[in-house]
Amino acid sequence: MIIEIEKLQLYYGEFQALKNVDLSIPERSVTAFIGPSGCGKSTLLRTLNRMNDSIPGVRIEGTVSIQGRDIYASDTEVEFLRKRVGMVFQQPNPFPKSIYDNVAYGPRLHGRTKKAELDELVEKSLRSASLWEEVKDVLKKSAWSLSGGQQQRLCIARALAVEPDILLMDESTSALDPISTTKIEELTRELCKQYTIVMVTHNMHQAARISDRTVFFLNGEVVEAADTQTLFSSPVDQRTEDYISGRFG
Ligand SMILES: Nc1ncnc2c1ncn2[C@@H]1O[C@H](COP(=O)(O)OP(=O)(O)OP(=O)(O)O)[C@@H](O)[C@H]1O
Repeated sequence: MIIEIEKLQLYYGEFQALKNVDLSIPERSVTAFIGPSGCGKSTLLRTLNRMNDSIPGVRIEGTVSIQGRDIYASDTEVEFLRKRVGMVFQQPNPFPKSIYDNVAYGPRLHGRTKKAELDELVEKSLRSASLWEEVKDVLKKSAWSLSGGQQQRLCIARALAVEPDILLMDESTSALDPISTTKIEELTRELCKQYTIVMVTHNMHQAARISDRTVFFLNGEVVEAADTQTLFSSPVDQRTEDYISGRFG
């Protein structure tokens, strides 16, 4: 298991957003977090690269280990963690820079400056994000000249350029049209051959289509975690059954 979460509690001030979460996430697979709005999906996703750290009043108990290391231990460097664990958000958020400079941004930050090396990395990352063919002749153009779906694939390329092991996707298709969504879903299936992908989706059908494992949350708790086919065809918990059959949420 590449990610091991044990007895995780997360509080925003007085409010407990995650309750006693125990969860293991296997390597090179797609894990989807589903559940009604406000159940803690994004909060849990954000604990995996310590994105909650900067929110005032957040308190965390329990452990989150990635590749066997407790990421909340005092000797864990957040910069190192973020290199291992990339993230793609709901809204595509390319920097106001060229397509090339967006992808080269992370590697440059980590000290890679040789042009030939960067060229190679930019091409490789754009190819991995299924964007190379569309942009190879316009690399110097502003990232903002791309369509929303292309911008999101650019953000995936930017995340891949620092060569992470894990990619977190927080409702990364919910702002996109159906064709762009399908492209990113196909890309996700391709990427999980090499990366561990953890995604939040409010769309159960998307979880059923592309994830290997699904985790159902309710009120900050993990109700059920299972392989996707099992969870959708024969859930163990009545609350999972009610949710996937559309009785609430
Ligand atoms: N920065 C914050 N400060 C205080 N409370 C927060 C903060 N972020 C989230 N919460 C609360 O924590 C709970 C879980 O929120 P979270 O965003 O993780 O849910 P979610 O399942 O991802 O919801 P959605 O599907 O609507 O995005 C909610 O009750 C939310 O209001």
